[in-house]
Amino acid sequence: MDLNKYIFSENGKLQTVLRGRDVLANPVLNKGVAFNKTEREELGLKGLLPPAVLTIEQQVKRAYKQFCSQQDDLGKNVYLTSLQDRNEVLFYRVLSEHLEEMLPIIYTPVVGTAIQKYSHGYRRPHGVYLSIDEPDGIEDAFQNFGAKGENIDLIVATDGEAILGIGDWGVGGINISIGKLSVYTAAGINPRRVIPVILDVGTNQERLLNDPLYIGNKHSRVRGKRYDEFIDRYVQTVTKLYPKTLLHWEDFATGNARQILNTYRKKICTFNDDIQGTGAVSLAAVLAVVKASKVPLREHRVIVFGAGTAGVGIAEQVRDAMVRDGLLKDEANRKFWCVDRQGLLLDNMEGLRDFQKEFARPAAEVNNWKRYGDGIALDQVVRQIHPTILIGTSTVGGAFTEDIVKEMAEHVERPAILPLSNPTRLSEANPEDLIRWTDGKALIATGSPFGPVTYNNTTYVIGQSNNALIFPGLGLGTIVSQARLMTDSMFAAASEAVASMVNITESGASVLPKVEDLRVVSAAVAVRVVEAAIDEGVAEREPKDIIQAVQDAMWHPVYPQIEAVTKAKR
Ligand SMILES: NC(=O)c1ccc[n+]([C@@H]2O[C@H](COP(=O)([O-])OP(=O)(O)OC[C@H]3O[C@@H](n4cnc5c(N)ncnc54)[C@H](O)[C@@H]3O)[C@@H](O)[C@H]2O)c1
Ligand SMILES: O=C(O)C[C@H](O)C(=O)O
Ligand SMILES: [Mg+2]
Repeated sequence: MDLNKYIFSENGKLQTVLRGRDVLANPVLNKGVAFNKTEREELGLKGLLPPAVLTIEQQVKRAYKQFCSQQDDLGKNVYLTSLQDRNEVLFYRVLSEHLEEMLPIIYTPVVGTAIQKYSHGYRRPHGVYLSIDEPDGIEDAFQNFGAKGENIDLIVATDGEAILGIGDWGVGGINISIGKLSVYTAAGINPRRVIPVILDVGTNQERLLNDPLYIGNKHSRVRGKRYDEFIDRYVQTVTKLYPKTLLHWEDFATGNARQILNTYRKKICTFNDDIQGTGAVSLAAVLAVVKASKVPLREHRVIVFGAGTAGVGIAEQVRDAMVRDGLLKDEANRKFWCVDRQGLLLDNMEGLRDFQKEFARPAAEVNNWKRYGDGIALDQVVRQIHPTILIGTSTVGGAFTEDIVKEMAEHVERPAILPLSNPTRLSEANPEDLIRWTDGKALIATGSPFGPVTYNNTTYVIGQSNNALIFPGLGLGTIVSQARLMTDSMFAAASEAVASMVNITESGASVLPKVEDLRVVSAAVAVRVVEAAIDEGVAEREPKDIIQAVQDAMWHPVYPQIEAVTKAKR
């Protein structure tokens, strides 16, 4: 995509100096057989397209049929990716009209499979590939991408080390940056104003290093000073080239995720989706649980199983909400029990990570608890504390067993169970089992999408507690307010906005809005985020009519009129 070759004119038309096959080869300009007679004439397309002119609605029908005729989910992913690379507007139109069905294909869970097969399935590049072996090439790479400074609002970057729960996939990680950006656009972010990035620092996966077809850097992951310098070089370059851009970090391994966030969160407009986006969507689910269970937030007892990036990110935001609900920070910390590989985290354990420490329980408190090995396992913690909320961010599929769930359900009216690990096979439990084991009492939200469950004549809609419900609205609100920083209160506002869109009174209702309502949810989130940014004094732009400003900023998948010009005016 070369943005120097076409520009938006003030009245929303696209103008281009390209002609003929170059137009058809450009996914931003290409409308395929929807180019009308005049455009075909002016853009030099005569004879390059079959004669009939179809409407976008007809193209959507055809594309959907082609999508359905694919053999399997990966085939569907490949089909949609090719469509995205061929005709961007059509791709987003098809996606927006079939969001429930297609989101799991371009995003979680199927994006995970596409990432694993990236080098073998590779067809064409998409985004910006930065190599740690060429740190001097970062600026050139963005220059070659061709976007002008004021034209970029958002960059999603990953180093591919902790993709979903499937680990290190090196250069294939670019597909999570692309997938997240597709979700942003399905929600209303302009796809021409974003860049997906892979920071290729190597991989520690032997399978990739020994694969002759692997197309990433073929060496182990670079760590330490060189890694930090590379990240800093990236940040310095993008903030210089695109001074107003929001930097989104995705799927970094725990240590790097935290360190990067701590280094930059107070300096630039940035956030870590796995820590903060996940925390915010989970808090939204928890706020709905509070309503449904009628147990005040500060009285909940929360187990976090898997105290890594996402798990502790969730604990932090739910804890902060408890503080807003009247508890002191220390009191609120005591409402959490974090269980990791070594069992329940205790304050006398060696090797706790800095961010885990405030949630570690006093060792004295568990002196009389049964231990079956060195540590205190999840089932024992459940037995001892009678949790009201059980969150899974462990990547251990099936970890919430029948025994554990039944034990939990015995002591609380509405056990809230959130198996959040992705993709689907890593979910700590299956909603159908949870409903059966708890006789329909469980309040459930999962990380990957699950269909509704019918049990005893009630249909239970399973909410998807995935940061996808949060980051697009957060991004939109941040862009609309041109926030200098992303503050904690912007995330809290986002959670409250999502929670306010849930009607939990009906039996079987989901604790989160439906993913098909992504656009509506994101607009509502964006409005609250703009308000929070203004209240915090970080907004560079303070629109009078925030609702309208958000609407005006939202992109729609409709073909723009394209004008052939001889020279781009700028
Ligand atoms: N639903 C969402 O929006 C969302 C968001 C972020 C992450 N996630 C999912 O959460 C999972 C974790 O992601 P992360 O980025 O936090 O990874 P992470 O590696 O930072 O955290 C996982 C934690 O689980 C622990 N763990 C592993 N095996 C365990 C075991 N047997 N018992 C107890 N603890 C164990 C690890 O030691 C680690 O601390 C992934 O599957 C990811 O897809 C979901
Ligand atoms: O990507 C997702 O589906 C959510 C989350 O960011 C994850 O890493 O699992
Ligand atoms: Mg992630």
